[in-house]
Amino acid sequence: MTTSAAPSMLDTAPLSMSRLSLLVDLASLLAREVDFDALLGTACERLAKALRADRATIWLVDAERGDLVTRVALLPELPSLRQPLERGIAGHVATTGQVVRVDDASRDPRFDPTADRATGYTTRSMLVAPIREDGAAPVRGVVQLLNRAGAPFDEEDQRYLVALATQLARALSLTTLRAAEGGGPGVVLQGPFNRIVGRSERLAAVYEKVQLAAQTDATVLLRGETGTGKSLFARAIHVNSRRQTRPFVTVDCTTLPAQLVESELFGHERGAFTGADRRVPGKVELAEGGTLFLDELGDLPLDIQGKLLRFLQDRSFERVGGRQSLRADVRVVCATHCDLERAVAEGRFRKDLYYRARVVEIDLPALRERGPDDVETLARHFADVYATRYGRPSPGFDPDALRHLRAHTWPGNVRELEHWVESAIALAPDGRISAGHLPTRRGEGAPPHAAAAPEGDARVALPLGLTLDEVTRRYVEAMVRACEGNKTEAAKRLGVGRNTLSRALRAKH
Ligand SMILES: Nc1ncnc2c1ncn2[C@@H]1O[C@H](COP(=O)(O)OP(=O)(O)OP(=O)(O)O)[C@@H](O)[C@H]1O
Repeated sequence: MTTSAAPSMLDTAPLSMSRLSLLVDLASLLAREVDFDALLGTACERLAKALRADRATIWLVDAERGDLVTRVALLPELPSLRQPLERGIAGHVATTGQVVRVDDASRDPRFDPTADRATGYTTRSMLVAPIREDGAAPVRGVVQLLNRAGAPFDEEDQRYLVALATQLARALSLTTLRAAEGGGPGVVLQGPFNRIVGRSERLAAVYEKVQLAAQTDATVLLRGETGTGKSLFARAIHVNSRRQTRPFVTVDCTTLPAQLVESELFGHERGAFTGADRRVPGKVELAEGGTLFLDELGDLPLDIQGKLLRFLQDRSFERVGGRQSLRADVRVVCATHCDLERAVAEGRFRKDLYYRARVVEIDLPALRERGPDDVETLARHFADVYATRYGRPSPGFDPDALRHLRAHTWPGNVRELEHWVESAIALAPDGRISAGHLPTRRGEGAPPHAAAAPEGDARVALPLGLTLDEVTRRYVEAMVRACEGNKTEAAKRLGVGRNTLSRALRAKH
């Protein structure tokens, strides 16, 4: 939370001077690329002073969790606050994008007294503005002023705050971009991209496309090997778009049996098939106003491809067993790991759907193409994440561990790296990761923690003469058995996603 108390003495300088100096200050702070928290802190402090408010607070939208969170805790009473997006006047401003000016909060039904109760503070007048670059841009957060000295906030205060909130929104976008490029101070709490790590050139090109695509409703096709972050970027597109406060709904085309895909996507009417005892809405309906993420598009059965094409063309569809043509306002993002051109050439994928899906095409680089520096940055990032999660001290890597990480070729990409680091953190109580905590390369013996692995000493006997698909299938089956049928665990131990695992299990005999 960035909350600031105004100076106790009434500001004697003309209001317009301090207002002007605040804008100038903000501009120069931005130019100097200061720490984002410092920027918000200063903005709050000066804002409170310029508008004679007793308090100023900045809330940011955490689109992934669907709530509002305060940025830096300067308020002495509370460390930080998080609240549902729809609660209170701040929530109202965040969801509607409208400025709210209130003379007496206790008489406004939208006012939520929870924070006042917790702090013993009494809110009277309020002025709350959305942080957004313009009327069409997504709301990034809200800036809230409380208890103006002398009289409630007026029209001029409101105009001024709106102008300032626009500047803050620009600062937020800029800082986000810098953080995404790895050049910034690692900022933007829950903001777009703050969970995406990597500063290689290959990734910078991806960030740029994601940013641009997010500003439109164009259908996006994300391509990349397993574990390269397709789901992560799909979500990044959603949380950076104007649809960010609406649902993000995923349909996994691989894990669904073919006969269920259609009803999963478009829903079904009562009596559509045996067991359909009630009408069930499909994922397109559930995603209304938001984004539908179609994972592993290449696995969509051919007979459903035509229906998806129609939906992409005019957003219309029918429920299974229904005759009524329905519509949904949904943005579609697709992902695939497979070679769609080949699938088209082999008649497994409709050419027209292929062109419809790839209006914007984003290729995610394999981790080995991103270079060892990105590997190291990601490793440090995951080490911090898992050290916090497992209550380990501040983590670090020995030089031999780093060498090992930097030299590996990462067939399972970022997911594989994440699992390696998670496991190393679990095995290193002092947070110090050495090469001994990492899996050894194939042929160099078992990883140090293999003894604790569920499969113990299990072996798979594979006769020569099998196809590679068959070898993979048998190996994966053995791992699933060793994990007592737990496919998520098996996928994790194999360093692949569940999708890849399901595909391997379905490989032809
Ligand atoms: N650049 C990144 N920064 C931080 N984490 C990342 C990055 N890329 C991927 N990850 C993490 O790696 C894991 C795998 O990513 P994700 O599930 O998005 O991959 P995917 O390409 O969709 O995989 P699959 O095709 O197997 O479904 C996730 O935990 C994700 O958060």
